[in-house]
Amino acid sequence: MSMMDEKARILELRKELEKYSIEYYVYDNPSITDQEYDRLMQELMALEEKYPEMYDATSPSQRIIGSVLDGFEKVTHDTQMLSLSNVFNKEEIEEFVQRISESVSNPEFVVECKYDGLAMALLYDDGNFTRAVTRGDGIVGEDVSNNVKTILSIPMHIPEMRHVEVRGEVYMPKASFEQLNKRQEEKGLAPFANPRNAAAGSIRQLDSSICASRKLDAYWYYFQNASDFAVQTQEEALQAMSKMHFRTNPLRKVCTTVEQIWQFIQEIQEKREDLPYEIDGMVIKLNNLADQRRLGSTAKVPRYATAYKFPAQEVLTRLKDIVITVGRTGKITPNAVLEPVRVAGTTVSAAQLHNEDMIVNKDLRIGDIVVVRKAGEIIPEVVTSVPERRDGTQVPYKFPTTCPICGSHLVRLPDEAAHYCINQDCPARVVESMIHFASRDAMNIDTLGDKKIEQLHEWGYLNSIEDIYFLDRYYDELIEKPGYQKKSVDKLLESIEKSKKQPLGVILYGLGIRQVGKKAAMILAEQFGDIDTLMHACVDELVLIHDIGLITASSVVAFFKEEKNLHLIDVLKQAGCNFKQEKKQVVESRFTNKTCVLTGTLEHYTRNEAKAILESLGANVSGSVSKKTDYVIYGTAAGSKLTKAQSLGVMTMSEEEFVQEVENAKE
Ligand SMILES: NC(=O)c1ccc[n+]([C@@H]2O[C@H](COP(=O)([O-])OP(=O)(O)OC[C@H]3O[C@@H](n4cnc5c(N)ncnc54)[C@H](O)[C@@H]3O)[C@@H](O)[C@H]2O)c1
Ligand SMILES: [Zn+2]
Repeated sequence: MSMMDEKARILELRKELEKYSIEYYVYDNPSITDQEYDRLMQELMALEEKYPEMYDATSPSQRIIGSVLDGFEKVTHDTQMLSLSNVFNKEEIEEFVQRISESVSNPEFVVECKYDGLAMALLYDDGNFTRAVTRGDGIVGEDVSNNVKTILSIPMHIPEMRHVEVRGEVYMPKASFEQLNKRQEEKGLAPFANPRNAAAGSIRQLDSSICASRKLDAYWYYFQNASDFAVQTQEEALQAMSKMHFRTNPLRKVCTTVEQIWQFIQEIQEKREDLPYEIDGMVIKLNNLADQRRLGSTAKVPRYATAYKFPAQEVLTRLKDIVITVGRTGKITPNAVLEPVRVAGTTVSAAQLHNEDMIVNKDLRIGDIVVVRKAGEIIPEVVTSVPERRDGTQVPYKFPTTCPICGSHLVRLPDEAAHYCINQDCPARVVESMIHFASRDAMNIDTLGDKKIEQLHEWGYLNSIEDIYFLDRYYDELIEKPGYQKKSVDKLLESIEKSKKQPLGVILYGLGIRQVGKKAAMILAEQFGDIDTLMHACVDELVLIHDIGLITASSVVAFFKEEKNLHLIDVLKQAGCNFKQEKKQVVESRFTNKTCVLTGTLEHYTRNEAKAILESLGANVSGSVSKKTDYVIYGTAAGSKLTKAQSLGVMTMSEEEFVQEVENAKE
């Protein structure tokens, strides 16, 4: 953004935030979430800091926006009722503590819950309740005494004759909120968006019997005229208020270090769901009241306290676009491009959408406001669209019918949700397969990263895996290329050369045979020892191997049937790739090179374990009994296989005997 654009943005943000504030405070009917509001406010504050000449005392960042409605008497507060600055992570808490430490030595803090309700001041004289006043715009509030009196935990008489003003939060307990919305529903009325708005709406009822029916409650956290009493800290103030019968929350802690503060925040955050009231964060306050007064406040917020806002688990943001990527197998993945947003502590700007069905089921349209959350706290996920937030410009997404890279028609197999580009020469697939081949888990050619492969492909040097091993032919050209020099090309070729030594299991994985992951590749390599033997194995032979299933076996066989793959292996061999691996050492035993059949129900091992053990002892495990069978090992309820073995004169062995043999072989 240019300077002019940024300045224009400041004006735009001020207007927007003002509008949202009125919806929120005056009408208790927000049209955006608090997170969205906070995000816009952060943006405004950052821009205002950059352009101090744009200062405006009426900016939403500088003033408390509240409401003073007709129908209630207006009351000017003795001292202004402030808002709080916000922090969103541990680093910002550290900065806050650091700033305080610059003017206060060894500061102590009280960490309290931040209730999601509305701020209220209570006034008492001669031991009697006199009035309750909302925060309003911080300077002038509304006298809502009649409604506040319906909150039963608020004392009408206190054991203190002097003038007392306490401040705190009126909120709607979760249980009251649920009851209220149930009643709304029964009456066919719209439900309240959240307890905060419901509480604020209740306090503003002109008929106090309505407020009474809403069952509000309150916590008191600020002793306004504490200096009239011998109270020196926030913690003492809370205790003094409690003695005067004001409801204070015992869920608080005096802390001296950032670590302690952070740990307490984590502790409460874990309990948050189970608390009977909503909290949207924690408030960190300097404990010493004299120090508080010394630090003072800005027009809007105190300098001695700040509010840590919990990271949202689910947030709203805009779906800017859907882009398609093509994987190594040709699989098409749609990806959401999101307006960057903070979710559970990190900024998210993209999420996988997996396939067409997902887009259709969630009714995602480009331009939509969508709900984003982090699945398992890690992977960002688009939960759903918010159709109410559409403005008519969003149209249903049309899944492409052709590959965005090579243009060939996409195929969707009957039982699969994914689309595939089945063009084996699709540049996207070729590049992805080279990236996989060179990756750390495969051939580990560390100087040949994703970006480099893409670039070398663009320049025409890499069009297939085999090209990697012939890059040296272009040495003279490469050292002249931008970003390359003699030294880096030497290094690149060196690590390519080194990769040739990788054992069979690694290169097998690198070749990207479908269904063959790292583990399966290693098992196959250990079993066969070299690629030629593996290449000639049939499905029946492969499924005998422990941990190799029918799907993997079929995929391996299919891979080695393709002319193109055989050619690739041939060229790689000529280039000097290893393709060998030491076979897994088998323990010599009476089963070595013998064919064994397992039958019946085993008790000591599972069938798979027994099979693996036999294999490790050098046996071939077969599924059927014939004259060639050497041993039939039987458990309980063995049937036809055992009878057949007996009739063929094949050696049989009970499970117990087998266990004994295994023990012997181990020694
Ligand atoms: N969704 C919207 O359209 C919209 C619009 C305007 C404001 N908002 C929300 O309201 C916030 C601004 O409201 P705000 O000015 O009341 O500030 P705030 O809610 O961020 O923090 C200040 C308030 O916290 C309350 N609080 C709760 N527990 C407290 C405790 N233990 N100690 C001290 N204070 C405590 C007090 O009422 C205090 O006034 C925004 O950050 C946003 O989340 C949303
Ligand atoms: Zn393609």
